[in-house]
Amino acid sequence: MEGGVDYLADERKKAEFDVQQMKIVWAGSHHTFEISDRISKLVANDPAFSKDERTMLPRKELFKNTLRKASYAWKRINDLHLSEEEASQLRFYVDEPAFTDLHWGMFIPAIKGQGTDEQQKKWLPLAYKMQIIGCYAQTELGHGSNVQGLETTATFDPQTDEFVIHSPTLTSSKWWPGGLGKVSTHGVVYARLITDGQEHGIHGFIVQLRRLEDHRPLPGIIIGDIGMKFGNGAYNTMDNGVLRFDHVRIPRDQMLMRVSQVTRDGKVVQSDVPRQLVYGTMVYVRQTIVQDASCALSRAVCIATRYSAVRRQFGSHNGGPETQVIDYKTQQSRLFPLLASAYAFRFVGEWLKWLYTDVTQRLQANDFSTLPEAHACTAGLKSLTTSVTADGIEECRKLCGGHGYLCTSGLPELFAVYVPACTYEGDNIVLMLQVARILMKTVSQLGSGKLPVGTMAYMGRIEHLLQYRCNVQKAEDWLNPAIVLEAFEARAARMSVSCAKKLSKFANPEEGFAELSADLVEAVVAHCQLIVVSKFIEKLQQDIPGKGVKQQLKVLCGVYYLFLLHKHQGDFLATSCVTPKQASLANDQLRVLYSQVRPNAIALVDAFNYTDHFLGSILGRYDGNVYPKLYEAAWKDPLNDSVVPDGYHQYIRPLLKQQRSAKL
Ligand SMILES: CCCCCCCCCCCCC/C=C/C(=O)SCCNC(=O)CCNC(=O)[C@H](O)C(C)(C)COP(=O)(O)OP(=O)(O)OC[C@H]1O[C@@H](n2cnc3c(N)ncnc32)[C@H](O)[C@@H]1OP(=O)(O)O
Ligand SMILES: Cc1cc2nc3c(=O)[nH]c(=O)nc-3n(C[C@H](O)[C@H](O)[C@H](O)COP(=O)(O)OP(=O)(O)OC[C@H]3O[C@@H](n4cnc5c(N)ncnc54)[C@H](O)[C@@H]3O)c2cc1C
Repeated sequence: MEGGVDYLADERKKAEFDVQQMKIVWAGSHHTFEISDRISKLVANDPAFSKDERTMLPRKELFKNTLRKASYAWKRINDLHLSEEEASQLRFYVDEPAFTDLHWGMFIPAIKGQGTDEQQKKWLPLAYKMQIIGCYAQTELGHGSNVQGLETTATFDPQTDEFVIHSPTLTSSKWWPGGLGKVSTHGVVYARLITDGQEHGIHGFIVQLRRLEDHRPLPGIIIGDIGMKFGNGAYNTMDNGVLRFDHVRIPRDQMLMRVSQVTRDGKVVQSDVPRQLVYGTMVYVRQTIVQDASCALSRAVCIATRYSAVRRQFGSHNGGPETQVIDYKTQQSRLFPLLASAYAFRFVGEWLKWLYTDVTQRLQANDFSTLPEAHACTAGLKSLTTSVTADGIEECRKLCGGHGYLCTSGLPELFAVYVPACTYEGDNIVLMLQVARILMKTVSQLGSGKLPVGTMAYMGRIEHLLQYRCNVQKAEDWLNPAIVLEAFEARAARMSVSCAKKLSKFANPEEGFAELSADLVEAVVAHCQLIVVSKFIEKLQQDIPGKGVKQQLKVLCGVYYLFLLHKHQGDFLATSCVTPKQASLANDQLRVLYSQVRPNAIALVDAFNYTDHFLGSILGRYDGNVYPKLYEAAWKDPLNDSVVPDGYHQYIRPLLKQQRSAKL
């Protein structure tokens, strides 16, 4: 806390668990807690990282300010000899989208994942020292989702041992890559490989874009920013770019050659790694996006929860204080499921990170068997968590009433920064349809003796799940994790089987898939919700120290799954997984759980350990001192620099004068 009165002190006293221990559970370990706590304070206490005026700056100033911060952050990282983990935490807590996100988050991983050992040895040291700055240039004006539809060409010229990179049409212009517009010196550019007049699909190429001496584009390259994006401040700190190539030549060894190689005489040789590894960087980033979802949602929930405890409306008795809005059951039924979702996404994100690490280790040992599982889980969970988070941030804004609409609440900018997560790294619907294909394939193979594995393993018990009857008889039965898991498994399995049955009636499976795609997406949602619920339940099976910590997590887990059950009652009833009576009992139990969350709500958001700097919200201040700070902030708006606004003499005065003379 920053000193002074703590207006939320009484709320904090109500907590029934050890908040410090919960902070460690949230962080993942003592080690990560220590790093994130130390680095977040380091950033918060450094005025060079202030965010106060970000939403008021014009684009050019905003962007220059981002460059300043990124360069200062890099200096701090080096001066303090920060480890890779600490450096990444520092960039996270600076909390300003910048070219560095793409450099560290996509350019380097693309070279690591798709480059040969030799290529990695050449390029990675330069990138690690930021002697070159890179972006990930895949999407084009005409195609984003359909990667196979990209038009940029990379034609091998055997005479010179080079590739010629070319943008044959307007729609082949690269469009969107972050960091490309004004900063990157290099890009991993995705293009159609052509050798000897033959096409060989999409591959990545390292292309230098700007001269290292004066930052001007290299010959044959047209490059710039694509323009303002949604919201004030927000993602406008990023230079998303446009790029065109006019027969730009690069040496042959700048094609990323882990998946396929082009020989000196122009032959394309496939390695024994699957072609899908060309998409590997996206799998990696989708996994990090699931973790980011819990950060963004927890941040919004922290703001809305603290403010809901400060804000009072109605209900005063005999001149006493009015009711805290957090005590309204409707407020709780909107807020607490989001709080529970933030925790749920944290744990599923932790698990997904483990899965990704495991897959990466297997890939290094040439075991590609778990790649489809990694693709399905990252695609599905990225879609589910980003959709819920984007909607959740907006719900938190509404939960804060009028003040939530002010930029000083932090929520409008958070929403604007966050909402493209539903689109980038794969449009959520497009990715869900990828998972749908895998689900349908799994169902179609059930009779073949091939047992489904990983998160699809429950399908292996299909006979049982199709006959399953839920045996909940009283509300508390819904606290039994085994009962809950079976109900979610049965719902997901039945929805998939129902789609598969309908699909089998189409003579042309592709036509059937297109026709049923909306139903398929619903089946995928059910499958992904099952994964999140099961990973939350698994987390509770671990040894979790600290007074009352596990109990609080049990309550939140219950809120998470019972809220889903309530919201998707239609699915559960239509698939006969629960009866109307059981659905009603679930809702009764949910209300009981809300009342158990209530005294712990403030402590549960304190456990995120966010500094006021990171939250960037007057409504979410740790000390709850909202009104004086809102009042103070209003006067800092540039519009209040003068009492009489610019434009008065030109526009207001003549108007008022005209009305006066009309009256006379
Ligand atoms: C305050 C908080 C702030 C938070 C801030 C967070 C910051 C985080 C940083 C984020 C920065 C954002 C930057 C954004 C970057 C980008 O957006 S980069 C561009 C991303 N583009 C996409 O994601 C494109 C999406 N499209 C695709 O991935 C593919 O085109 C497709 C939809 C998957 C289709 O591909 P296609 O080749 O046509 O294949 P199919 O025929 O459908 O499939 C063939 C087989 O391949 C399997 N498969 C597909 N993808 C993968 C994969 N990635 N990995 C493994 N396997 C894959 C697929 O299942 C098929 O398998 P089989 O059926 O067995 O053959
Ligand atoms: C902020 C931001 C940052 C980005 N950064 C990068 C970057 O660094 N590098 C990069 O290469 N790209 C980047 N992108 C591009 C991003 O990856 C693409 O925009 C994204 O993959 C979606 O593709 P699209 O724009 O082609 O959408 P479209 O596919 O055109 O989507 C339009 C609509 O069509 C629907 N649709 C499309 N295909 C299907 C289908 N088969 N079935 C049903 N519905 C369908 C979608 O659901 C959507 O509703 C960024 C985008 C944004 C917004």
